[in-house]
Amino acid sequence: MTPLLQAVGLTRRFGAGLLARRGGVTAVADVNLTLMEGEAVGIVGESGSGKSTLGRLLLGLIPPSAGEVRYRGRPLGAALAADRRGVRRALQIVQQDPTAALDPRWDVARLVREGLDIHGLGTPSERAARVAGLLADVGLDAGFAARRAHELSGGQKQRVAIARALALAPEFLFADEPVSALDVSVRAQVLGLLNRLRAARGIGLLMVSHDIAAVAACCERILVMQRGRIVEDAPRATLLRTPLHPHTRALLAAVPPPPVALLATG
Ligand SMILES: Nc1ncnc2c1ncn2[C@@H]1O[C@H](COP(=O)(O)OP(=O)(O)OP(=O)(O)O)[C@@H](O)[C@H]1O
Repeated sequence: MTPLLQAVGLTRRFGAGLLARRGGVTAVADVNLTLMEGEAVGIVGESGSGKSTLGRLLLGLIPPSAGEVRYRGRPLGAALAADRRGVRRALQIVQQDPTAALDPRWDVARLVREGLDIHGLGTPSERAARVAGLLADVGLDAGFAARRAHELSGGQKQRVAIARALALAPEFLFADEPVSALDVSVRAQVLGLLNRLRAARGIGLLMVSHDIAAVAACCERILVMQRGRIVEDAPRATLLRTPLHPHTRALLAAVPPPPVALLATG
């Protein structure tokens, strides 16, 4: 395995100008991190600890204030400048709220196909076949292709969002709280689906959640963030059995079942 993404002294501050004089906010503070090809890594931490900002930095959606992101060993900025489309295809995002992420006026086929259209991949009939295959992969039957996003349940919308992200055969998915906007009854199904599909395709995953159980179900390695820093980075079993940092212990203490029981879901 080779490193896919690396953070080197990665720092992001918000609130330059006026706010800066009052300190501003350092959302991500001097983070060093290596994500290997095909690795599934979870980030947990309380609200405002910098999880989403770290993911957005790794995808190049926002620039760092200091430090850098490397994609396959090369500065991400340089990789984007050389091949913006290729890198954008490789690094995809699944957002928390599928309703906001999907245009309600479009039908499902167009939503899933959009990336293929933008990137000019395949003939129209090849794109249609690819969309049909992706819908089957995410457990939606062919009849869904003609439905509009606003006619779908939250879980169905997130399945469409996953199909959309997979359409471009990415190398890496940043899933930002992918199930927290969904009904509790469908969360496990959508997480299982995301995990199965990404593992079968060898896609790297960085999944943010405030719910350690969700992260433990999908990720073999877990990072704990507090105030912009990674305070613990360990294999799932180690982190759940023998958490070292007090903040990790506090997060685990807030989980209803005994933390080690979470291993059974992984
Ligand atoms: N665009 C922005 N402008 C100003 N401050 C921001 C912006 N984005 C994030 N922040 C601040 O950066 C800090 C980290 O936010 P971030 O959303 O990364 O945390 P998080 O751990 O993902 O939180 P949550 O679980 O609530 O989404 C917070 O203090 C937040 O208010």
